[in-house]
Amino acid sequence: MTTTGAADGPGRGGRLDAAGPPGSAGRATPAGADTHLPPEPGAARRARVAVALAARTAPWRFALYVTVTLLAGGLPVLTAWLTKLVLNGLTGPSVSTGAVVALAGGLAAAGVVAAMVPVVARYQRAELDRRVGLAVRERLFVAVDRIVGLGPFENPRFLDRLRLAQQGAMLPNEALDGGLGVLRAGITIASFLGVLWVVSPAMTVLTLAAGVPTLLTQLALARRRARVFLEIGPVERQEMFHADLLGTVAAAKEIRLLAIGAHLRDRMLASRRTADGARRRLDRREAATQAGAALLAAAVAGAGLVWAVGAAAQGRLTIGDISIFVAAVTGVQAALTAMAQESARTHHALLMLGHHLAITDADPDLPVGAAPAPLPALRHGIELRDVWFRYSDAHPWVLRGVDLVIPRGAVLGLVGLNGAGKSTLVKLLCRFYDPTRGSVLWDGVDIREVDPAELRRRVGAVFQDYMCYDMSAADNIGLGDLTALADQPRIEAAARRAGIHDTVAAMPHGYRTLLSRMFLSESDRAGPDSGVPLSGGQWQRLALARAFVGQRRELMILDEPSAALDAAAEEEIHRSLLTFRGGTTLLISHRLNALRDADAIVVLDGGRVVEQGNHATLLSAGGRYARLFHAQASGYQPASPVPEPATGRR
Ligand SMILES: Nc1ncnc2c1ncn2[C@@H]1O[C@H](COP(=O)(O)OP(=O)(O)OP(=O)(O)O)[C@@H](O)[C@H]1O
Repeated sequence: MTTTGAADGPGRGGRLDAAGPPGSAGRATPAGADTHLPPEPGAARRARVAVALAARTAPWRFALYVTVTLLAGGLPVLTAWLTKLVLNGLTGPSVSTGAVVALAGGLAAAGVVAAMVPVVARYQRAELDRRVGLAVRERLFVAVDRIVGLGPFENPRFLDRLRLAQQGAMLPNEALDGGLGVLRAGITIASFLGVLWVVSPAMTVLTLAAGVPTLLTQLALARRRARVFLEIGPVERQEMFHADLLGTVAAAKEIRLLAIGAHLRDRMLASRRTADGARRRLDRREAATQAGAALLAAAVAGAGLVWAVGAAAQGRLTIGDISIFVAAVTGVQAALTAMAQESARTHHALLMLGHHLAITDADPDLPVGAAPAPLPALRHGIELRDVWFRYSDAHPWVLRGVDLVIPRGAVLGLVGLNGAGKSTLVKLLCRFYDPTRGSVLWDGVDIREVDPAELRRRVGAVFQDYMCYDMSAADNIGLGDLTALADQPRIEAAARRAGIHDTVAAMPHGYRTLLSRMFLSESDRAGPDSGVPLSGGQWQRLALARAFVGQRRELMILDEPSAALDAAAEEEIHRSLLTFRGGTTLLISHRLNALRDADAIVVLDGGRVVEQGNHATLLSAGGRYARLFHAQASGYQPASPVPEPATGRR
């Protein structure tokens, strides 16, 4: 076991503190940087994606939906025209009864079609929603799964977008529906205007002139609505955050103990009030604008009606003309309003769809070559060579020129105070981030050149913040290697090694027991109380079992694997780790006693390797490790001799 680089003196590190590594001035770091988020795609691309998603996901249903919706645009005019013919037939001199009855039959048929169209359209839309919703979710989470590292997940802008994108599974259909609504209204307007032109060109112009301001104000309002929606998004997410806090079991203990429920509720309601206030101001503005537009439209319609009745009294218009005239004026006005509202909907949906596309179109967060280098079976060791790292240009350096080697087959202990950079080093070993400078080498191969998935198949890890899956015990272990999910002997072997087998076997459904009180598994239906929440230490053992179950793990990383374990369990786990079949282990622990049998111990301080050696040499060196060890050991010494119990006392 060797480590290198501890000779980097504080002098060198001190000189570089401010400037960073040599040659790094002005270098951008990938971690958490916004480079992963591309500029939002243009409206045309968003519209194309919306149409393509629906057309590709359910082509026939999409075609039927479009046809039925556009048909609905022509129906009001057809109905009005037939009504005019029937009325003229009844009041005019030269139309036969048979012809009038036939026209009435046509009118009735148009009525049936008009009644059926919304039903069919609604059904098709609902089915399209389901299918497109599924496709959109899949598309989004395939993109999320493609993210190689952790940077985007620690970037608030990315998280904001991800949340918005998740809420918008129906957005392509909303955009499509809005677009079709605009087309449908366009068809209605064009055909009514044609009809109106025949009756009165002057009225046609007037109706249109009165409708256009309505359209324009509605569009302006739509844009404003979309802007307000975006502005209040963060406030609404804060409200959701507080609402979630108030309802989760994890937070329930502290909220009750600290009596902060009312405080959090006030914060939640304050966010709600802020969002409501913005909406109220928007509603007021909309109401005022819409009232003005409605008054203008009513005035035009009223004037038109007066003119039409006068013209009919003079014999220039028939009763049928008046009926179609009235239908056309109100129809055009209604269609213009609908057009404005549908444009607003489309605009809003396309805007929100931009968040989805920003994620699905994003460049890789970490570069992965098209032809990755093969990852050889580990023969010599893993080396960090002059590794410098910071999470972004705005953050301080976390690792400052770390050189260390983890030889194959050795157990390397890593020690350091809080914030020394130990977990960050682990993230680099798993390639969740790339070093800002320097490299991580696997038998001399830079891990940036290999397939990250292959690297991660070879690395087992229990992180400080390991996961507790609300799944069965078997799933909690089997997720460590999907090939083990159905392999009970492997799962049990891993559980035994982590010292959790007896606990799991004694559970109501053994390994099938659901480790959650969040929902019921199939086997829990008969006894809804059988879901078993585990203790902290038991969860930690399960996490260890999950790391142990992988078959091809060549490097095992354990970041504080015994923090929640009792003393006996800790002893047992460490013995198990130290006999890890020919594997290579990086063991991080604040309990220095746990590391005394490691082949070597590296002390990290301020992002630098400041000491290395085995337990005995480090102790005799009397440096930082020795001071830490003695500080811990003194905690176990009695402060003063324990007095002998007095005899003869009751
Ligand atoms: N995602 C992040 N973005 C920015 N800074 C981070 C991030 N994660 C960690 N840090 C910072 O990096 C430094 C090192 O953190 P790290 O978790 O590596 O320390 P550690 O040695 O594992 O500490 P501990 O013993 O408390 O677990 C800390 O100052 C921390 O604030």
